[in-house]
Amino acid sequence: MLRVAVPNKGALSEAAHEILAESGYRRRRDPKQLRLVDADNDVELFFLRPRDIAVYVGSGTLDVGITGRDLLIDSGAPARELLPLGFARSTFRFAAPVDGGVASTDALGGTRVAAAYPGLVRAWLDERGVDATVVGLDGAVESAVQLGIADVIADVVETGTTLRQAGLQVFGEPLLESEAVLVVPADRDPHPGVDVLARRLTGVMTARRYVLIDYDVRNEHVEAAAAVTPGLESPTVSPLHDSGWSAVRAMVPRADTNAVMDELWEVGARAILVTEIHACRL
Ligand SMILES: Nc1ncnc2c1ncn2[C@@H]1O[C@H](COP(=O)(O)OP(=O)(O)OP(=O)(O)O)[C@@H](O)[C@H]1O
Ligand SMILES: O=P(O)(O)OC[C@H]1O[C@H](OP(=O)(O)OP(=O)(O)O)[C@H](O)[C@@H]1O
Ligand SMILES: [Mg+2]
Repeated sequence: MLRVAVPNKGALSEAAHEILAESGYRRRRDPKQLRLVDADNDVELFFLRPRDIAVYVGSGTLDVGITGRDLLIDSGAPARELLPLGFARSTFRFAAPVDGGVASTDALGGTRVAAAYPGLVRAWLDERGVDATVVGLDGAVESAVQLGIADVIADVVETGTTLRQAGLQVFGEPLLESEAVLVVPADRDPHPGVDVLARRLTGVMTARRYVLIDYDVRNEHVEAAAAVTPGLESPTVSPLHDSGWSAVRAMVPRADTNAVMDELWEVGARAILVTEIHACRL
């Protein structure tokens, strides 16, 4: 049975539960549940703190887990990233007070850097030979400068709202671009069941990225329309009962949906329908 670590709370948790449910795995019934056996899928889910997941997987106690790339690096655990999962995207950045704070990574020497990811920040500083002190905190790091225990912070930034409210601004390049990732032990072959899990998750991510488009078009315009919707291999073209017309079906990137519909209309397509794809294997 594949033993899977899943975030029990925090920013990763809801989206992780959602993608697993869409991948056909059982949902836990209440948020306090710590373990769930899904015998039909031959998996056992363990609901753990996201910060601890790379530690469990790295030790080999659990076979695979969902965590953040930033948390994986911060842990220093012998686990590796197998598959990026496309949610909980954030950057990890330095920031300092808007008025008169540190404004460049060249000026970090001798400063105190507050962070809830001290391992990640220490490694970044050491790689560059920067002699700064890392002040490890649990969260709400944005308050550390105003409260006088640090000169700069290094933290997760998504919209930047929290930084702005604290009177801070980012400086330098991001230390990291993070997102949720599937992790496996670094020092051994993954459990054979990991392949199926990764394939299912990839299927859901693809299904989310594409829609299915159907339309009717006169036979003489099929080539022009097919060029607008080439699909993955090639669009499906079927005859309609009226022999002058064809029906066409293809996958289209979700982000392009309306532009594609506009172009199809221009080349004479009609009855253009867009539907969701719930799952796929490509
Ligand atoms: N606002 C955010 N937007 C996107 N990702 C985020 C955000 N906040 C945290 N993350 C990501 O979530 C993961 C941290 O998970 P964690 O559960 O610790 O989040 P959290 O919501 O900060 O939890 P808590 O603050 O309750 O400890 C990291 O990978 C981090 O990059
Ligand atoms: O750029 P933003 O969209 O504002 O998001 C980033 C903030 O979100 C998270 O905070 P969280 O609410 O988890 O609190 P914490 O700092 O105590 O973890 C993260 O630690 C940042 O503080
Ligand atoms: Mg947080």
